[in-house]
Amino acid sequence: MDLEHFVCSLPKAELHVHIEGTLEPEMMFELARRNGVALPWKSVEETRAAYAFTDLQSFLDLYYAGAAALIHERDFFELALAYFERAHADGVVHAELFFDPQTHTARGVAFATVVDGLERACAEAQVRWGISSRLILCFLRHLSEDEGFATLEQALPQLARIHGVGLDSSERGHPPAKFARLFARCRELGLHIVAHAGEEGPPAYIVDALDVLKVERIDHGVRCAEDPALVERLVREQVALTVCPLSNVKLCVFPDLAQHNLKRLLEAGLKVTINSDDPAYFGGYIARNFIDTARALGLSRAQLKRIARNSLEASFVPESLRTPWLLRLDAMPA
Ligand SMILES: Nc1ncnc2[nH]cnc12
Ligand SMILES: [Zn+2]
Repeated sequence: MDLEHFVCSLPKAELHVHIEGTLEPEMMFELARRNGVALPWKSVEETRAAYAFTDLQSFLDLYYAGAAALIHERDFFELALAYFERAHADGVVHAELFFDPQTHTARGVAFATVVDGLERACAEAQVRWGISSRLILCFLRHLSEDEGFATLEQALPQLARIHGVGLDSSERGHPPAKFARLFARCRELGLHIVAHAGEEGPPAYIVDALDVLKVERIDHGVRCAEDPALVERLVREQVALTVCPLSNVKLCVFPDLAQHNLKRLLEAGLKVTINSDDPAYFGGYIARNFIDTARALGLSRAQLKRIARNSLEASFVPESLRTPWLLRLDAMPA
């Protein structure tokens, strides 16, 4: 079996994908036309040409501009359904989707409109492709904690449809501790907790995410390697890292895939997973991340199976749902 077929056959969970980051330029232009929204680019080609990032912020500026095309429930539905179709082709059996409500409510889109569209796509994906999914509300860390509380207030009537909360956007200068009270409240509400940490920010932000926010997984986390005591702790506690290799190269966290530390982290015993982050902007969905990383770092098939297993084990689904996927995975050749 060739590598591409092997990777797509691995049952896997995607645990780090921003649904707004799956907005392909073609759909962006179609939605902008339909909704009468002006975009900063003249064409699909010009948009793709603008995707030359120097760091996280240079990407976020474009990502928030593109998200302005999303207005109606149907837009969020079509966006997520297109993602699920691609994810299914890549062997994803379960996806935990991040969404950024503050990006939309700031433009006058109702919180419920976003969740209605995403949830309808989740239900449709279960029927069409048997994919299970969960929604994770991400707070934008460049905004204040009070703005986060206002968003949580809007989320309260929808809470049965939201499985967890995360923290994303500009990392440097916005440490997890800035959101200590907000995440304490989310924990009281019974929500699962994750946070981006150690993507561009220092290892101390990963420690804070664990100790202050009490996260169950770390999104990215690759800069943990700079702190041996932290690496030891992450191994001991088996905290999953949702690593996004193509994203890390596009945002200049690593100069190229061959220099990515994923294999070293995996071989040190960390619970590493592979994910796509913002695939429409970074040049590939989850299978492309697996394949390109495997080739660049020389990952064995047993290691790729381990990574897929980690993703299923680190997902927020009950054991009973996970078992059939794990059995299918075990039956794959190594
Ligand atoms: N890679 C990333 N880091 C932080 N915030 C994001 N929002 C979307 N993608 C992100
Ligand atoms: Zn991310």
